[in-house]
Formats: sequence, C-alpha cells, structure tokens
Amino acid sequence: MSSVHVELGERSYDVLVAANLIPNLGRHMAARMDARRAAIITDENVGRLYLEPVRRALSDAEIDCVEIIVAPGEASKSFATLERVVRELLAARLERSDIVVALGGGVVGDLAGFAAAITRRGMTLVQVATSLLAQVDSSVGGKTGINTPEGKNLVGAFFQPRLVLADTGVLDTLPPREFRAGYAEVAKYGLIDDADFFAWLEENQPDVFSGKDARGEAIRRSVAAKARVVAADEREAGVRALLNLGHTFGHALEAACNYDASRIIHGEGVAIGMAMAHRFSVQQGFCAPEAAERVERHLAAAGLPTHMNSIPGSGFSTSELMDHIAQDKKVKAGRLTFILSRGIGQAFIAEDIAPHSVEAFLTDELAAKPAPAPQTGE
Ligand SMILES: NC(=O)c1ccc[n+]([C@@H]2O[C@H](COP(=O)([O-])OP(=O)(O)OC[C@H]3O[C@@H](n4cnc5c(N)ncnc54)[C@H](O)[C@@H]3O)[C@@H](O)[C@H]2O)c1
Ligand SMILES: O=C(O)C(=O)C[C@@H](O)[C@H](O)[C@H](O)COP(=O)(O)O
Ligand SMILES: [Zn+2]
Repeated sequence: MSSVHVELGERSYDVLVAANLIPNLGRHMAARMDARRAAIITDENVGRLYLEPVRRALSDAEIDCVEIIVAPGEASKSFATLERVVRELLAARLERSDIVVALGGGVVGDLAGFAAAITRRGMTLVQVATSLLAQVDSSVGGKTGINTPEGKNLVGAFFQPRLVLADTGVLDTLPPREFRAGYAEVAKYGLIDDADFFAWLEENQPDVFSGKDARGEAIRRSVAAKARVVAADEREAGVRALLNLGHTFGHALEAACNYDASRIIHGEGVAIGMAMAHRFSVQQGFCAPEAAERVERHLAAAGLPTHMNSIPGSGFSTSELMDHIAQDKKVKAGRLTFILSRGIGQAFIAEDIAPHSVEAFLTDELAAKPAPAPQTGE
C-alpha cells in the first residue's frame, strides 16, 4: 500500500492508494479518528456494488452506520439533493464528531463533502474514492460544493477530509467512458508542470487503461502532484489555480450543456478545455503549435474529445459561452483569468485576459469544421 501525506498542519491527512483497501476501511478510520457512528453517502450505481463491503468493513471496526443514497450524475450536485442529505444526517441524529463517508466518484465526494462541511458546522469527513477522477483529483484537497444554473461549483466550501482511500481494485467496474474522463485529470498534472510525467503517459497510456502496474503508478504520481499543490496553497490564493487548467472552457461547456451526461461529463469538458487552452496559448503567442498538437494527439489517443464541435448537439454561441466564463471563480475585479501554457509542463496563470481575444478565439473554434466524434463506448 502506498500512502501520500497531504501536509496542512492540523488539517493534514493521508491518501491511501492500493487494491483491496475497502475491507480495511474501518480499521484505517479507527486508527485516525474517534469512530463510533458514520453515515455512508453514495449513489445508486456505486451503492449497488460497494455499499455492502463498506458496511461490513465498518461493522468489523464496531462503527454503526446509516446510509444515504442519491441518484448518480451531476444533477445530484444541487441544492435539492444537498438539503435532502443534510436533513437525513440530522434525522439520523448524527453528531458533529460522527463521520460522513463519501463513497463514490467526484459527484458524491463534492456533495457529501459539502454536506459534512455545513452540517452541525462541520462533521468528520472520509473520502472513499471509486472513480479514477475521484482517486486522482476530487477526493484530495478539500474543494466541496454543488452546481447552480449560473454555473459549476459556484456554491461550496473548502473542507478537508480526515482520510482518503483510493481502492484501485474498484476501477475494474468503472464504465470505460468514465475511466477516460478521469484520465483527462491525470494528463493535466503532466501538462501543468511535469513534462517527464506527460512523456511517461505518452509511453504508458495503453497500460494505464488496461490496468497493468502503470495504472497504480499513474494514480500515485497524480495524487502526489495534487497533494503538493494543495499543501502549498490550500485555498487557491495563487498556485492552486493551475489545477484549473482546462476548466474555464470546460466548465462553461458543461453549464452550456446543462450538465447533461449524454453530451458531456466533467473529464471530457476538461479534455476539450485543455486542448482549447493550448490552442488559445498558441494564438496569443505564448506556445509553439507543436506543443498544442502534441496535447491533442495524446488526449485523442486516450479516446477523449478535444474540440467543442464534437460534443453531441453542439451549436453553442460565443455569447452564451462568454456568459458562463464571466461566472468563473477566478474572475477578479471583473477581469478574466485563464490557465495558459508556454509548452508541455509549462502552465501559467494569465491574469487580465482581454474578453475580446477570448471571444475571437471562441468564434474561430465554433466556425472550425466539426471534429470527428470522440469514442463513445459506455
Ligand atoms: N472537488 C474537486 O477537487 C474536484 C476535482 C475534479 C472534479 N470534481 C467534480 O467531480 C465530478 C465528476 O466526478 P466523476 O468523474 O467521478 O463522476 P461521478 O461521480 O458522476 O462518477 C461517474 C459515474 O461512475 C459511477 N461510478 C463511480 N465509481 C464507480 C465504480 N467503481 N464502479 C462502477 N461505477 C462507478 C458513478 O455512479 C457515476 O455514474 C464533477 O462534478 C466535478 O466537478 C471535483
Ligand atoms: O482542486 C482544485 O483546485 C481543482 O481545481 C481541481 C479541478 O479538477 C476540479 O474540477 C475543481 O472542482 C474545480 O474547481 P473550481 O474551483 O474551478 O470549481
Ligand atoms: Zn476537474
């Protein structure tokens, strides 16, 4: 088992990464916190597969538990589902020191994490990440929240978990499309500041997908990268914004698609957004075209989309995308901030990007001939 430490002073915690960790969940919890009662929050898909083993693991450690099950998908990151979850935590008389176990992908992690942050002004949170995306990104770092019609993750809190478990064995049941989407966030770490990792991914991507040792290594390196950035800048006052590479465009596309999973899911938005951020960097004179082409080639080889025109039913307008971009949380004094790139592994924070240059770029991209549809296998 490997363990990555997230160093945040009194809010420090470990991220455990290995196959077959779930049977020992209760023991790992009991070793780190006063664990008497817990609420397992999960979605219907993950619950069907892993609720029973998690329940057994908690019972082995003499932790009583209740369960709260939500519908799978982005729509559960809503005020309505949040209210339901919080009310169920209260109805079950869970106390502030009791534990919320977020069992699932990023949707469950963000929703349950936010419920834990606000219920009784902060319960204890354990993330049991079951999607690739959750294992390499969303379960680590304490961003929690929900979406609103105005945009993605616009209501939330920074609230760190006390323990994160990434049981890599559960990825065997993850649908391929979800695995590909999670891979976009893995590639992101290479593109931000680790050209060697990106080159390693170019070499090893087939093995990461087929579940060989390279998969575990990709997950560990990703978690270590995220832990380093979060430890340096917990509340995104500076360098943490780099983790948003691809997200300004990606979130706008998710919102413009009304979070409809038949059109786009988060990791696909990030893939398109990262490819766009590199093309925009070329247009702005920061980046060589060869680097942007290399990014597109790698994402496409992983079966990910790289152009918004390949989103089913695309037909976006520049103005609707600009409206969503204006809601981005990196906007400061009304000015747009983008994460751009000078080359592979050389992302940087570009403040005060002129809106007209973004508009012109979006208009060009929308006029481009539709890209081939991405791989859509379930
Ligand atoms: N908080 C953060 O730092 C952070 C980081 C990245 C993304 N996010 C958020 O995470 C969300 C996306 O997360 P996601 O990609 O995990 O999506 P998700 O939570 O919707 O999970 C993807 C799908 O896979 C299913 N699933 C999950 N694990 C499974 C398993 N082991 N076996 C079978 N099915 C499984 C789920 O039921 C769901 O249908 C977005 O809302 C995004 O905004 C947050
Ligand atoms: O942890 C971070 O910081 C990230 O930006 C990670 C992103 O992958 C993630 O999608 C995050 O939820 C986006 O944050 P937001 O602040 O742009 O909503
Ligand atoms: Zn993301």
